[in-house]
Amino acid sequence: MITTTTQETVMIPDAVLEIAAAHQPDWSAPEELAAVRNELHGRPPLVDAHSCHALAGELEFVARGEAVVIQAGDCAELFSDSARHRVQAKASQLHHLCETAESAGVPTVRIGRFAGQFAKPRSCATEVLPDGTEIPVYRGDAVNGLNPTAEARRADPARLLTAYDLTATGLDALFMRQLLLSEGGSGISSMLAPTYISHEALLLDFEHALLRQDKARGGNYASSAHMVWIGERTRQLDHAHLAFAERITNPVGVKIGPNATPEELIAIVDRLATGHGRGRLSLIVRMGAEKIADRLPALVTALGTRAGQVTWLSDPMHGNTKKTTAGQKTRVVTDIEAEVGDFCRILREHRVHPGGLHLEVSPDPVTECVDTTAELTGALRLDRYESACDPRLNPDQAQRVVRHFTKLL
Ligand SMILES: O=C[C@H](O)[C@H](O)COP(=O)(O)O
Ligand SMILES: C=C(OP(=O)(O)O)C(=O)O
Ligand SMILES: [Mn+2]
Repeated sequence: MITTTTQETVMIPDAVLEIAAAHQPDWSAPEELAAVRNELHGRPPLVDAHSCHALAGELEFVARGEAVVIQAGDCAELFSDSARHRVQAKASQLHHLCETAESAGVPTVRIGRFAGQFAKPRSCATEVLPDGTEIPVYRGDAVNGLNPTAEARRADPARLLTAYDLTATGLDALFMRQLLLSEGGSGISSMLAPTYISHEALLLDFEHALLRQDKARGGNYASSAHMVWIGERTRQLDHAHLAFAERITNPVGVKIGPNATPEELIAIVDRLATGHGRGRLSLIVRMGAEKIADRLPALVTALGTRAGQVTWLSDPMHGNTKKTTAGQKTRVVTDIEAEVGDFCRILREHRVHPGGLHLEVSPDPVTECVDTTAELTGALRLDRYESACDPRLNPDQAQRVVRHFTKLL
């Protein structure tokens, strides 16, 4: 048990860290990790509980069918891409995506997948270099470095402190952006809508060290972001990530892949949504264009009236990853649109509101995703490929997906 150092901090229930947790780094420096956890534990909260509840309040409108969420940003943020001006560029892109939806008359809730999206679950623990050397895989800048060397790939607990510092920088950047826009007196209320931040709550050492007391509601909240989500690879019912989500008062998301069972989904909704407001839980469906029509209807039916207690978001990225013949990961915009289309249709058929999009996007004109399947043939090389993990939509492609979604509402 870690001792408390300020009035704001809480005792960390070590028992939760002792439940099985998937995709945790092998920090291999326990004393260093303990010191970092202590240091984080004594730092101020990154976000306050009040703004987390404000987001939950906005998400209630979404659950009621009166607004939509646009949650968008990097797959894996790099520390080197997290300076103030870069966070502002990411926020501006999100703003433009929301404007597109709002110009169609749909109020939006804007949630960045940035200012803290620094950790990744991976398919394989190691990667083999062209010379045959096997090194640990990149797990996000909060864990190790992207550079393909054994030294860079060592899981370094000190990176958790940098993740904290850069999240604080990102929040300052968002605050400054808001201030400048309000002083500019644009008079356009949508310009002044708050930008909330979110990330996958993957690294339990980090998230636990940043638990803080929620004085308004009692219990604890995650002070690392306004909203956190639990990934498809860490949402096992008997594992630590869901137990963590259960004990925080923030809005939370859970990714729902094609193999989720009705029993799992019912348990997730019962554990995370029951007893909370309707804005508490977002189910982020990421089944892939080929599987969604086959898998989603049974899940919505099984939930019955519980389906209306939650917010439903479509992540049309993670079920649609393909590889080019040259071995680059990519996604096809028409697949993404097809999944969004089926998502909206299926939910509507069940009288449930399609509550929004969860997208991986870049504010730069990258060429990581392609527009059509036809482009995948031959020796295609995606030349502007800057993502540290998954392929992101460039600004034009992202706009196209949002327009497609809003037309279906
Ligand atoms: O972003 C999601 C996952 O971390 C990512 O898709 C895993 O990628 P990988 O299959 O290359 O490990
Ligand atoms: C890891 C991710 O996705 P999923 O959990 O849906 O695979 C992600 O959102 O980057
Ligand atoms: Mn991703």
